[in-house]
Amino acid sequence: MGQLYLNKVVKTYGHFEVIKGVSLDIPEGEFVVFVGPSGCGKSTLLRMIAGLDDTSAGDIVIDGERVNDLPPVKRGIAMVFQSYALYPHMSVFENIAFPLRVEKRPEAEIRDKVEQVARILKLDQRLNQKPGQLSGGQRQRVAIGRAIVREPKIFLFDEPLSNLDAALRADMRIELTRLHRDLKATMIYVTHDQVEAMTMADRIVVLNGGHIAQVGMPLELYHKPDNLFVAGFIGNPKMNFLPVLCKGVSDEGVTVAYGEQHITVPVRGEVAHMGMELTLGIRPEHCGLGRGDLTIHLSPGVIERLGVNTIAYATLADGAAFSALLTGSAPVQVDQPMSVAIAADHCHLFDSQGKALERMMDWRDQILPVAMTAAE
Ligand SMILES: Nc1ncnc2c1ncn2[C@@H]1O[C@H](COP(=O)(O)OP(=O)(O)OP(=O)(O)O)[C@@H](O)[C@H]1O
Repeated sequence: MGQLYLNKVVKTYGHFEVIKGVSLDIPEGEFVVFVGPSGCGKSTLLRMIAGLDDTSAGDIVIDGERVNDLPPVKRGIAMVFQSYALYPHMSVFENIAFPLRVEKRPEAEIRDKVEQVARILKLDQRLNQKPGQLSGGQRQRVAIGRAIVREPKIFLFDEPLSNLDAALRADMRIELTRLHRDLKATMIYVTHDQVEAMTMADRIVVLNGGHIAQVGMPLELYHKPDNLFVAGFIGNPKMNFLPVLCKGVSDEGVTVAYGEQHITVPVRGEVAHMGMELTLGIRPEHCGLGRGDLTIHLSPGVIERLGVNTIAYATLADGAAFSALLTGSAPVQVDQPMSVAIAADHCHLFDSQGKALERMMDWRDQILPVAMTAAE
């Protein structure tokens, strides 16, 4: 069990509404990640599910039971924090055993469970050590062990990897994904790190200002963002946005003008009309040095060379920021004019409200390589 349903959940602090009516259905066994910029309400929403913060309006339902008025210990959840929250004077064994001791479980059962969890988390050689003798990653594994041992219906993680260095974070991401696969438990994970969101989630919930901006599978959000906010938030470097003017709508898509150039983007144009101001979205990784349907001239002010690719950052003539991510060690130089080309298939269009015009191609088909003239 471990099904969670949020129905129009609201949180207010005085007159300040932090969570503005969030509804969400999380089936049993799903790994859901809440992402969003600082202050969007991710931690607040998680703490409301845990029962650490009360809920101002709406319903929190776990396995069919409304739990708004239940204290945290009665909700069948376990939470893992960024700070580990371990007892420094207790051994690893006793830290993991702690919830079972509180429940006064028999000694033999406690020993069995702690040893089983320690094996899963590769802590079996460390059971007699104190947290101070462990690395950050090992301490976080102890905190996760203490959550697992309770066999909760739902695991809640609040930025659990933020205190770890980049290499350890990458290892722990893989471990957590494996743990989820083994336990088949419902997990809700808060992070501001979109790499964690993209790599671990079955579904991502993007929050913006206390609202859900979009819910979807990681590649669904990448290929089919519903709005400018999600388009700009998912993807690194972030999507480029250029102001364009609608020149016509046809079966092939919506034709827009960027300066003297025209490009027909394969999106449905029901809401578009001649003369309408739109925003063209271009991912940096969809820029190439060859020929394409649209050419952007730029003079990069900064170039990052990462070996596997090269990122050029520029300010365009109209003042807009633009970045291009080129494969390999591209022959581009700071302050040297260059041109990048983009295929229409890869472009996105947004209306003046920031809503995406629906792309004609199913996002699942875009996971396969698309014939791309710009990269030829
Ligand atoms: N106890 C409180 N009293 C008043 N306002 C609060 C309180 N707790 C949080 N807030 C406000 O609620 C909003 C959401 O906070 P929350 O911590 O949920 O954001 P977050 O998305 O988790 O951000 P971060 O990534 O920085 O942790 C913020 O504007 C914050 O200032």
